[in-house]
Amino acid sequence: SDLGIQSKVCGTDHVAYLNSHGYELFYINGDVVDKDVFCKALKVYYANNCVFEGHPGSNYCGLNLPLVELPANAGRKFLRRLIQEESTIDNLNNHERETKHRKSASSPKVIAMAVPGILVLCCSLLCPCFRAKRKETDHAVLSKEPISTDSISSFEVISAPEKVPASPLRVPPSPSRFSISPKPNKIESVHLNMNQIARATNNFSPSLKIGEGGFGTVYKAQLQDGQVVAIKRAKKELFENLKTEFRSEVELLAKIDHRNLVKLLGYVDKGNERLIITEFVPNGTLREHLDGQRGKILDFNQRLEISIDVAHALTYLHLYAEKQIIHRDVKSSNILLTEGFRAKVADFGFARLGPVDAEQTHISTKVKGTVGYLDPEYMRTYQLTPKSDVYSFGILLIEILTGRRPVELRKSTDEKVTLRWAFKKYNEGNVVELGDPLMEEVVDTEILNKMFGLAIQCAAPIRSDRPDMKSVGEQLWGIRMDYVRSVRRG
Ligand SMILES: Nc1ncnc2c1ncn2[C@@H]1O[C@H](COP(=O)(O)OP(=O)(O)OP(=O)(O)O)[C@@H](O)[C@H]1O
Repeated sequence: SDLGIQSKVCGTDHVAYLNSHGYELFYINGDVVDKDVFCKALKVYYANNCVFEGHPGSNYCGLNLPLVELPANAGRKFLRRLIQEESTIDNLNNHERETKHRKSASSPKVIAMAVPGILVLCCSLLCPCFRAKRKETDHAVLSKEPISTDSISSFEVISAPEKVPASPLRVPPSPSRFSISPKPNKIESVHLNMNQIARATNNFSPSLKIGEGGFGTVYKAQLQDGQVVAIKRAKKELFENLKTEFRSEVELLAKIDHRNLVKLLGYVDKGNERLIITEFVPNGTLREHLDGQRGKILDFNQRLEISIDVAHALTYLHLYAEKQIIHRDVKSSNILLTEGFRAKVADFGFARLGPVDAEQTHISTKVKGTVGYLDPEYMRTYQLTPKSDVYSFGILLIEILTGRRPVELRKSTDEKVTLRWAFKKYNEGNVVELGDPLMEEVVDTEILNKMFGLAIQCAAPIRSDRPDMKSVGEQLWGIRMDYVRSVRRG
């Protein structure tokens, strides 16, 4: 990976440097600063015997700094330091207390101030550590050996075809959207074994490969009854010691049935194989659509509906699933779209399945996809609550509205951290400037204000300031009503 981070506490200051793909970011106490400011500060620290280490390729500020090769797990080490060093924690706590105080004085500015850049930065770098999923650049080794029949495992594949009409302004979802039990008459059980899986995937043919994630490789496959599914094949080393956990986790997930969650249809946990079979969602990821890689750019109504879908999916996981599930990895590349532009949230519940040994997780260039989504409070305290998903949802909502990634390394300092940039503009009353330039329609400023206001509230640095997912869904629903009215008014 060429993603590197250095950080150090000098006196009461916390300084950090990020280098990714040749782009540099400089942070002091959570704020993105210019290189000049950063260098001046480094010189002062240096004079006070606090030496910030450089790494090969960087020549910080003309200082003769000791060079250290950035370890692959630099981000994790950084986190550990961040958490272990009392002074840092105190610093951050003070910052947060101050923020809270300012917030209670009802200045919205606090939120931008209170999302210390360093935390946003951490989010980007540390998410993989917490997701406990392994991100690697090297591909899973596909078995070339024929799959032997003694590894046959019988498991259930349940199919529940989507029967949702795709109308641009669809009818409000009924409360049954949140119903716990799947409708039995829609479910069809199929038993498959490894041989059938091998046939369906053409023995894991590279031509059927549709993606590669931290968990393993994803294949598109057609079962004998014609049903098209996605099959995730875990990287072997990933699950070696986690058989029991895998099984119980998957069984829990298999019970979940919600139109906005990618349905888990079956799994194989046999011998060396860990396979997860889910419904295939045909229309790519939300990120691909925002990037314009999937043809027509999403219009505002579609974006609004996608946001509502995701809010409903998370509400279901948080409130209505048999056991509460915190997704932990809400991001635009985990939102899959149907042909009718309905959103389905993928990869829920699996974060816990990753390696337990913290050292195993390392930062890779793929971390880009997760930049900025991680709840700063979770990162600091290790206390995971559904509000961590709310934070990520806030970041996602800003992404949906602006089209920008949570961190845009190519932008100028002011615009690198999308949340900060959005908050600043929001605060100045310039929401119109925030809208995705690819989206041509003109959206009522009031509607945009409400959307951004909600997103920023979700991404509040302190979790008690964030609404819960159910309330978020309701608010979005209200905004949608306003939007429909504004469209009718013309
Ligand atoms: N159920 C599915 N239907 C259609 N495509 C899918 C499905 N699941 C995954 N994909 C495709 O495979 C790609 C890789 O998926 P995967 O969930 O393994 O990784 P990821 O989301 O990119 O990374 P991460 O490991 O962070 O979750 C996705 O980006 C998507 O394009």
